Amino acid sequence: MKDKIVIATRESQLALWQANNVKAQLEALYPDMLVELLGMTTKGDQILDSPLSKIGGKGLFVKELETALLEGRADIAVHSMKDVPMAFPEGLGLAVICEREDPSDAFVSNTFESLDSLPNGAIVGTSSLRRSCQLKMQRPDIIIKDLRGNVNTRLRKMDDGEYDAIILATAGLLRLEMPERIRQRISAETSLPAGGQGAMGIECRSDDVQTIKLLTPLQHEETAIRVTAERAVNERLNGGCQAPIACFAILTDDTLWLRGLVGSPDGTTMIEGEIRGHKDDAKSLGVQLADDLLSRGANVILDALYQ
Ligand SMILES: NCc1[nH]cc(CCC(=O)O)c1CC(=O)O
Repeated sequence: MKDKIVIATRESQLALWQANNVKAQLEALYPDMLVELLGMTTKGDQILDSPLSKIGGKGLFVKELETALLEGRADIAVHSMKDVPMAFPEGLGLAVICEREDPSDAFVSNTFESLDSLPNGAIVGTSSLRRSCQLKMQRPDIIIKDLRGNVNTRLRKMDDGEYDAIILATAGLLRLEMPERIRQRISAETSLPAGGQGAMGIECRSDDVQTIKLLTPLQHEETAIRVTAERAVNERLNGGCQAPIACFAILTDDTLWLRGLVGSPDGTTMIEGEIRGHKDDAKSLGVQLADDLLSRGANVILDALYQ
């Protein structure tokens, strides 16, 4: 058995929390194994000039974390499933999906209790098209103002008075131990979450059977089924958390209930759909729902965005 696992991680507070959470789970499972973090301040994508990454003679764009995995400087990387693209670089893959935290969006404000109590023309911060199109659908009077940066940066900008309220993922605020920031957990009916929101996934080298085996107990079957269906929607729609796409699955016994929507960024059009089926068909349910949305007009909205 391996005697050490190195976790490559970005150095934002949320990324570090997630890496440390996986570290603690592995240490509890394998008391004799060393688990280390390898922190890196990612400066975006880079071209990896290694034989491993050569596809058709071209260098492959990979994240710095993935370069560390491919070069063997690290064994695993922990991700928010919401941010994980469908395709992985050659040689890497998703090993497990861990138990989901609350997937909802959170209403955060220093002044107001809830979305409903926002006054006319209130300024709400989010850079997510998914969040803004759903908010605008309910409250066309609200002014959406772009808000970027990690969770702490976004909170600081609100505290500085630039926004009446902001929308963040509940899971992130809970992980950063700031539950008091959550004024309202917004229902899925009001703001359908992004595919994978609230779940963590672990990436490693596809041929690293030892590590994959060690990670297996961290897999949470219910979460994995739900997130598989959600990701199939995103894959079919060719979008992720950057697009005005929401998809959210709930599993009851063996039945998966998958809801999805595509909204126009201006909040005037929303194509919504849902599907129910057996959990073993998670992926095909996601594809079917996406096709249904596309056939009813999502294609027009997305084509305008992707062009
Ligand atoms: N896109 C940023 C991001 N990626 C994952 C989370 C939160 C945690 C999660 O969804 O697992 C966040 C912050 C946010 O949306 O407020």
